[in-house]
Amino acid sequence: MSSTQDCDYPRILFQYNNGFLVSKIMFTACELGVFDLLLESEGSLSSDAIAEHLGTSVSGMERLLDACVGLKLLEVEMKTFYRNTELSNLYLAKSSLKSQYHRLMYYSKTVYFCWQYLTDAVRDGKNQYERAFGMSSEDIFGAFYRSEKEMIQFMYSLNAFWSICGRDVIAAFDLSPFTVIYDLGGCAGGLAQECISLYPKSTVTIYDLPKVVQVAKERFVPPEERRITFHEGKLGLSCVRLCRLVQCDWLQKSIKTSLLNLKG
Ligand SMILES: C[S@@+](CC[C@H](N)C(=O)[O-])C[C@H]1O[C@@H](n2cnc3c(N)ncnc32)[C@H](O)[C@@H]1O
Repeated sequence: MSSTQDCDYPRILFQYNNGFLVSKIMFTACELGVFDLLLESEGSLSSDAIAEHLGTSVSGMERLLDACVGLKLLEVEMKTFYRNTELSNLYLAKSSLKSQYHRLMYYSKTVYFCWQYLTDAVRDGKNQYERAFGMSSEDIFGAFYRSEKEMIQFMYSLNAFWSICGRDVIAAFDLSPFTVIYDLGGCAGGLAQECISLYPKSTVTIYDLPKVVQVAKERFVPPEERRITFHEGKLGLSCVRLCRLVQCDWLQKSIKTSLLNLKG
């Protein structure tokens, strides 16, 4: 139940109301390269210098930087010189090993865009890829992979996530008795990498769509890493359902029905 204090001053409603502004400020600073520039400069820079380097207006950049200071993504000295916080150096600059840059860009370009259609999604009871991207709502990965650039971004974004959480997920189960592991829908191999790191005697075969496998080999898994191999193909719909590759987007009822159909 809400307290009288909440009703007199609805702080929580103001926070929810402005929540998307916070996300968009962070996405914009990432997209313009603010955190990368400040990491490279190894110190602080004035807003004028940042605007000049990044080719933006001075007034727009100054406002963006001050908003980032308010969000504790940057620090400011003498109201003029800006520098990254430890958090930004570690997670928002592109070159950091734990960088979440690609994940944030995926959220900014795809997820943020789709959520504009949440009202329609609730009305229709289905995803809105058709409205958002002109792609069939049945073909979720067609929407994610609508261009090679978007596909690569999606792959980087998954790996960014696993660079933080992968170890805990893999360690949550004792996989030591299994030395030959098959990762269905293994994508860029973020989990496979964590798996061979925790279980050095294991080998992992990543199964995924041919174009995903091709990019994973070219960009994500070094050829000298012999413990990770690939198998390209396209699973039929019933297999995809069984493997829960895409069921995160499905209704619970459809999942149960598809499993029962497969069982029967
Ligand atoms: C939600 S992503 C998960 C990726 C990976 N397991 C991870 O967590 O990093 C689902 C993966 O399934 C793959 N996929 C989707 N449909 C497929 C199909 N019909 N056959 C094979 N792979 C498919 C996608 O390319 C994508 O890599």
